[in-house]
Amino acid sequence: KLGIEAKKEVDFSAWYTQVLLRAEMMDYSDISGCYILRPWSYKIWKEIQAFLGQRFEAAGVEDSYFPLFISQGALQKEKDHVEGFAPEVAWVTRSGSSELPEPIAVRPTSETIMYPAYAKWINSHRDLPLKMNQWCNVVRWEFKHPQPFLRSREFLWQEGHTCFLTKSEADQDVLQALESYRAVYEDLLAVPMIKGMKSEKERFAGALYTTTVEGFIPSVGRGIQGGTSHCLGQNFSKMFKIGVEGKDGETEYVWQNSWGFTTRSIGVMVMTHSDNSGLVLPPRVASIQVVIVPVGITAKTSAEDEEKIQAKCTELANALIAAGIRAKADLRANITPGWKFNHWELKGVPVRFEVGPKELTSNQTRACIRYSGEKRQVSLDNIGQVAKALLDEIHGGMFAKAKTAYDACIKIVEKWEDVTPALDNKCCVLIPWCEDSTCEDQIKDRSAVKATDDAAVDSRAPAMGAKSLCIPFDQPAKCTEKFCVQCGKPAKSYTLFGRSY
Ligand SMILES: O=C1CCCN[C@@H]1CCCn1cnc2ccccc2c1=O
Repeated sequence: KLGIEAKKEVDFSAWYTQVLLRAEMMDYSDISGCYILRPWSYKIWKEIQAFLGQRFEAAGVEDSYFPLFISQGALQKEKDHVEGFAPEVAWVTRSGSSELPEPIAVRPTSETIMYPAYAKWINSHRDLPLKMNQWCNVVRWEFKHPQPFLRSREFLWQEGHTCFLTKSEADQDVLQALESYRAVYEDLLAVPMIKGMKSEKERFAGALYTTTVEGFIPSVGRGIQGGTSHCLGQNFSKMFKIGVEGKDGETEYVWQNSWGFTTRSIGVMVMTHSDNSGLVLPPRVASIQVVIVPVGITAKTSAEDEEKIQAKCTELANALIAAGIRAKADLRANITPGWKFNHWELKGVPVRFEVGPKELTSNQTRACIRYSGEKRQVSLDNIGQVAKALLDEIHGGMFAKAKTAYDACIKIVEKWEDVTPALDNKCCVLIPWCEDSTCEDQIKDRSAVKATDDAAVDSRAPAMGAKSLCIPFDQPAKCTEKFCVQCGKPAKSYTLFGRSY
């Protein structure tokens, strides 16, 4: 397992898979689009689960587990939202050599499994609010080019499904879930996100409205959806008869939300922070936060000094572990410090401490910071607190670096002729927009013109058209006197458009 040969700025997709494979984040299985999550990435998912799980608990959301399988009848119940997705549904048709009486679907999402049970459990307003979540896998047999974490046929996620008596409670819950998703990205993964509303065309068909956190990958100039939180209105509760007795005997259908966050987030983190030396892990999700490497041991070093250096490394590791830091001393023999440096840089460990003969007396260590390459002399006094502060500083620095890059890619555009040049320059555009679906279709078509010298897009193929990414909650300015950049009708909002995953 060498370093990374592909260059992020030259062959992004080759670079991406090399980083994942050589940092031991994932491996292939014999099913196309299905990947093995190795411990180095599964640890990240566990940190995300702990972070979100703590917030769900605080919000009174209860974890549960529903079956993997859906009957044909149950799935067809909500046919109008499923029909667009039907080609992605995987079906079990036999067990052993005998055909099943009727095919059974593997869950692509769990509304049609959960909501018949909700209808049974919810009868009076005292049964509300009902807030449940499940951590599970789902299967969607996509035909688009699969990519580890970003688009796989099976992925892990959490799906929250909540029920309320009133719309205003549901509206608050939608935003509470969305804020948790923003927090995972920004406070755990150091990845900047923009919160907003999805357009009519991009919204989930079964929803009243869809809110989203949208990321952006400057290296390829494409947006990526980071997580969604839908207000379902009473669409599903009317379909599944989930209601409570009104005061004069009529049924009051509940107001529902559903919100989901997936292992795609790990792919977004890798694309955002990693570089040509390999993975770069945000400190808060790194399996190993500090690695300690003995250095300066040569043929001239006495056996006694070598032992002292190794003992110092172990002592340092233990002091860090005692302070709650995930630290490891790499004392493997017959491996040079240089090889260890490359290995832990490839694995993305945020901090390396070097301990050599000098450190035996200097009471210092040389800290090497992975994301920036900075080297810094650090006193060993109170090293636990010092290291914690350093890890927080690294998180802040990684976030700031990614935020600056994202902001630099957002171009406020008021004239159509500036749209495609911005897209071809690997940017997204924030444009005064009428919010009409027909206009969105035209923007997609008109912006799918030949890429100029955009290395990220195959020059033979036409460039991907721009989709609406979101209508940001934080608007750059008032839009009332503005006109839609594409069709000239009065603009309703500044909307983010871009090529996307
Ligand atoms: O996003 C979320 C968040 C988590 C709960 N589900 C909602 C909506 C899922 C939309 N969806 C997405 N792919 C599908 C694929 C096959 C069948 C149905 C569907 C489907 O309903």
